[in-house]
Amino acid sequence: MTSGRVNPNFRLEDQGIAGVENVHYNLLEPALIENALRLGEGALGRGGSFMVETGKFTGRSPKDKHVVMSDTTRDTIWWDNNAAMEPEAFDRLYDDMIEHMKGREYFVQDMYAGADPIYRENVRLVTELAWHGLFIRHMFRRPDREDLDSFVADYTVINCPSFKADPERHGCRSETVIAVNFDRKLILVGSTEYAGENKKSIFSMLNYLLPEKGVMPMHCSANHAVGNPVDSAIFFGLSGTGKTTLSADPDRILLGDDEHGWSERGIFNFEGGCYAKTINLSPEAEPEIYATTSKFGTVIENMVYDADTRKLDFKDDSLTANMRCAYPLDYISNASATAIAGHPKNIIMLTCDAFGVLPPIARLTPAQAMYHFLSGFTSKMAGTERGITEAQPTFSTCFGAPFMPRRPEVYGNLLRDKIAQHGATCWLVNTGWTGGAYGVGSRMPIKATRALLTAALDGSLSDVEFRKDPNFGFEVPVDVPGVPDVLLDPRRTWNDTAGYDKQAAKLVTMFSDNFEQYLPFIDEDVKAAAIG
Ligand SMILES: Nc1ncnc2c1ncn2[C@@H]1O[C@H](COP(=O)(O)OP(=O)(O)O)[C@@H](O)[C@H]1O
Ligand SMILES: C=C(OP(=O)(O)O)C(=O)O
Ligand SMILES: [Mn+2]
Repeated sequence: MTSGRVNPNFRLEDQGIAGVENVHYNLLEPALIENALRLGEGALGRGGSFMVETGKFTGRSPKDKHVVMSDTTRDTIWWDNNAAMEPEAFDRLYDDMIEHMKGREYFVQDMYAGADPIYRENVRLVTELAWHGLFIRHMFRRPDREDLDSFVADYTVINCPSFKADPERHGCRSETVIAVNFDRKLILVGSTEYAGENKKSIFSMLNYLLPEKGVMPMHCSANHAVGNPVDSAIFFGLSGTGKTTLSADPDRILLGDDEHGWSERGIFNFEGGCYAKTINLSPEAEPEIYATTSKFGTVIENMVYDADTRKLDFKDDSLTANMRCAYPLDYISNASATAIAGHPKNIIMLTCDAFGVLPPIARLTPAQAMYHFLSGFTSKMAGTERGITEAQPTFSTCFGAPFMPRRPEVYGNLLRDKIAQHGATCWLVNTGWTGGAYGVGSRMPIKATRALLTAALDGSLSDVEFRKDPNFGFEVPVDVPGVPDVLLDPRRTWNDTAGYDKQAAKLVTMFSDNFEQYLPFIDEDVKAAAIG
């Protein structure tokens, strides 16, 4: 039996996926929720939100992600960072997954990935869970209903949590698998219910395809000035550094919270919704995001709630620290309808420094920006990846290594050229620790980070006095209205200044050791910006 709205010429059968018992095409939110309730996938929450638990997997499984190695990808994929899978193993995985799907029920959503019609890809997501369908409708961009009648997918994702991979037969690492095949234009996901794999697998696909079209794909959030889409800003950052939180700024228009492209036309969101962390989410610090947790259809993942009142407990991280909510962009009152804006005037690189060494904001020269982009220093935050239980310092190149199929310099060179061409001002912002390292100091107050960003984005920060940081050579403001002076100088925030100097020296060494791998590929000015 089929239900919903489908292009009659592009059913699953037309893609060679036959024998699935019940297929629901492009159901809208109410029907997806009805189905999810019927299948016992979760519970209704306040305001008609939908609350689910994802079981064992509450974050990404980057080690289980594979790319198929073929003549197309052999010389273009960065294999040190992407686990290879043989084409034959992928074919077996596909055949076994299709066999597994026979006689079952699946939900299909046909969506666009990319707000710019020139660069978007048509993606079909086939999911076993009705609530994954709901998530996908929030996260990607929805074609008009009548356009579904002619929709043909460029790429197809099949997400089947009940399918367990066999490492021997399928050439993967465990029962859990995320396998990307650029020749067959297929992505297969098995044995994880974490919804984020759906969106990040499409992101990885775009990160491979777009550089060939001259578009820089970026792990960043974005917003622009009210009434002035030409004055846009992007915020690079690995998971947990503040992309979602800081881009939702009451005084600016939100483009998106996670994935954007930068073409010759400007920037555009890949997605149509946001996926925010809800741990300690407060109506005071993040009113707009908080409000989405009681709106119709918002997907609430892995949160503890009162069975009677359905009140969410934002403090209870007993299921995971990576608890989340997913909602469409228009649930944020000042979101852009087009999700397109001009070339970024400001580029912010968010880092969550668990050592408490980096200042809350620093201005970077273009060469320093390249240096920090390739380095991607930050911390992996608790719960965001399997096995990460506390903040763990890491160098994640391009502020998103797990999603980068190509070599870092491919993205680095695109960014360098675009900065040179459009003259963006670059900033490094530490949203991590202040007053000591993780375990001693505290997380940077959001209020201070927001005040600094406001000053950077409205241009007023350009007028203040700057000092040169002795460890990293970038410029740090000395006095910013609304921010305690002491916070601007991390050395002064530590009780033990000798301890600070020692930790700073250690971090400088970590940076230069890590950067050695890039020295053969980079320009002289970036080499000069490199420390050591
Ligand atoms: N100074 C700060 N800046 C940004 N986020 C902060 C700060 N201090 C604490 N946080 C918290 O850190 C988390 C940032 O997560 P999020 O914005 O979802 O990151 P990302 O989107 O980059 O994965 C949120 O839970 C936020 O409340
Ligand atoms: C969805 C994710 O993105 P982020 O944490 O950057 O919001 C993720 O890393 O799983
Ligand atoms: Mn985010």
